[in-house]
Amino acid sequence: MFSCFVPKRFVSLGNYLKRMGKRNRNVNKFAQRKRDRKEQEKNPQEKPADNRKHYADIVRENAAFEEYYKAQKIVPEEDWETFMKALRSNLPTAFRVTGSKGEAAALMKIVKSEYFNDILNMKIKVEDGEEEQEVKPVSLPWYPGGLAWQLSFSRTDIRRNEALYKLHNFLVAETAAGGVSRQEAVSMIPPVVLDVQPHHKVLDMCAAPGSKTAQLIEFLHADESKMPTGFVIANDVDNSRCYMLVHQAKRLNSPCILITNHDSAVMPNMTVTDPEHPGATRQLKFDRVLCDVPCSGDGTMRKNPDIWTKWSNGNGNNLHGIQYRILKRGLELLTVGGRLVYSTCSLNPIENEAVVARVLREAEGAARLASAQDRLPALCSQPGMTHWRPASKDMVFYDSFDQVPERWQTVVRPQMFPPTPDEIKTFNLDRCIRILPHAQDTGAFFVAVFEKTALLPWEKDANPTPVDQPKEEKKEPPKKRRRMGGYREDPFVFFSGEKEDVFPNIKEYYDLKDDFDPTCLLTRCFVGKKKNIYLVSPAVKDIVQRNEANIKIINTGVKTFVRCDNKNMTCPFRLSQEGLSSITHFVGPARRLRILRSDLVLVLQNDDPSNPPDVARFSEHTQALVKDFATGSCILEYADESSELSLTLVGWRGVHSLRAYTATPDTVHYLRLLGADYSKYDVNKFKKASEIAEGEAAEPDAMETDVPECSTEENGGNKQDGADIAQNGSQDVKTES
Ligand SMILES: C[S@@+](CC[C@H](N)C(=O)[O-])C[C@H]1O[C@@H](n2cnc3c(N)ncnc32)[C@H](O)[C@@H]1O
Repeated sequence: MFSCFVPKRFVSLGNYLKRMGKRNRNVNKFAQRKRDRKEQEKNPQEKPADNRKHYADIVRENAAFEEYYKAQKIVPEEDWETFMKALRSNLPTAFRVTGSKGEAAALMKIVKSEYFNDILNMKIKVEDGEEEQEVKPVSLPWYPGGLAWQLSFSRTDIRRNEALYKLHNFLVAETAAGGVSRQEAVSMIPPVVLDVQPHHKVLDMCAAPGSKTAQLIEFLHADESKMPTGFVIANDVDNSRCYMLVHQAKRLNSPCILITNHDSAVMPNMTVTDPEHPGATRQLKFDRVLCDVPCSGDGTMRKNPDIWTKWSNGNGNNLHGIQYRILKRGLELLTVGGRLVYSTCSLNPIENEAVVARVLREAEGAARLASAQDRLPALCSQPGMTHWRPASKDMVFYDSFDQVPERWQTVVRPQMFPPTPDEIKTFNLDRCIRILPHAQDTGAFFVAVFEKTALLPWEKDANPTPVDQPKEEKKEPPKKRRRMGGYREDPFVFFSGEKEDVFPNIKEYYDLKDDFDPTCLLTRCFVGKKKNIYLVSPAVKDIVQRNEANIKIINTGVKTFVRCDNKNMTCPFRLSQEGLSSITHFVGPARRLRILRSDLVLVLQNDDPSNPPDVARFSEHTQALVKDFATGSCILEYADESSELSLTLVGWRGVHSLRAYTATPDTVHYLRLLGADYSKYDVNKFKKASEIAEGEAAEPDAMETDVPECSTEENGGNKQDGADIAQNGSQDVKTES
């Protein structure tokens, strides 16, 4: 029974069910299409109405779903209607504020004062309701640092309400700049309970699209003063979804992430250098493993209403096997003393407790459940179940395997049945948690936390104490990469050391400290001019070099230097904003400029690449700094004495000018943090649309404009490098050289 607060809207929506059914049945498709066309004309930037119409048309009912979960007693009987009402309503929007501590604190302050204050007493009409509702931002009490928030509106509500256009612009721009991550509230739970520390070796077995990977990386980088010694391997079986992880990794700028493409149920072993015996290797075991497994997803019905039309209990039965194999492999790869989180966005005990119980049974005490609730103060959840009833697709329920007819015995498996009374005592399934949608107005979710206390019964010690192991010479990376099942990625070619052709010049120009290890730099080609130079942490380098032949590595490394053959710069490489936070600690004073707030605002507000601000327009302080400062790429620094906010940007000292090398979303992000005017980027698309309708000429929407590519010789001529160059960065040197 819930002791938690149940949002009023679920209890008071008396005729909701009837209304939904009626509305959906009676919808006049021609009239609807006409309405959508009109709407589209009014809001040309909105996606075509097809999706919305499609979702609105879905009748959020499924009799089999109700029958199945009533039989499982997933919700106390008296809460059933409230549970169903919540499931039928759209999912509220949730987001986290991310980034460095100082930036996150500053952004949080701005969110509260500029956005939440505005909407606190606002009431708007939501898509699936008739009455107006309050917006009410709520801080998720269990999320560390108070950085996660939930609003009572769905994404669509926010996108379609003019009153919320500033908030919508904020979410879009800050998501692109990495200041905010939009993520379903319950999906934020697994990384929190996994308890990742900067020294941990972490494996995310089913990682795409990567919202939890992003959190893992954030926790890994909790100590901003140094590069973490740990790392995250983010894996997914789906090759195309791996590129979503590449995109996610790019936003996070971490040199400690490696993206791989394997079936995690048979994830290959990897070797690493043995830190205690540097000549030797050992099998890589992880301190933390996340198994956010593929599932039927019925916990996401509020966000993905089409699940209502497709749901069948057969899906859960079919997924149980792969979920079990992934969890089992995860436990094998976990070090003794390590922690593993198993999670699904499904309500079904066959995909949840039955998988957990099956593995506990086989582990014979070598793995145990820890409380998933302990680290989640004020999160309202149900304890894991100890009893459930497997069912075949024809909705016949069974209490024991001997009741299952032969034709269903390959689908309803003996291991899917609930634990025996003796097992119930030792398994502690009540330490798992199930989050139900009506408890805190979220999606539904399941989480189990495992601790490995000994080797698994079938596991041999992968790393026995070495007895005079022969010294192994470090292997050269293979010249040509082996192809695995159609897998083809550019090679990872590491710098050989201080003498690597381009390095002495880079080291001298950027005044790099001696403790910078050039062998952590790499390119993605064997021959030809080096274009982009990437940086990885020493631990990631070791994994790539030792396992490249056996592991499908999709991506690693953060872009740190970019070729820029400019006659005003004595080094052919400029800095890249992506790699700046990793390299900045090593760059000496010769390429750093600590400028004043007003000067930083001046460079950021300049959106004419052919006319960067002349040095004469800067403060005397900055003019004195740049007087004898060599032209070319540099770091612009700013620190606010009164807060923890410090900003580090890639800049360019031109012959007569100074400018920043930032993409538009980053520019908006920094201007916002500096409290400066960014109104030209904060377009009210509703107003603009009506101006267009009235025939007025409208400027392009700065917020949505693609970042221009860097194509001039002066800027390095790297087409593929457009992402970190924008209005502030493009053609400065052209006008000056
Ligand atoms: C629930 S989603 C993961 C969501 C992700 N953890 C996040 O937070 O963004 C499940 C993922 O598992 C992947 N997957 C399915 N079967 C897999 C397998 N055998 N091995 C690895 N990944 C698998 C799917 O491609 C899908 O991306």
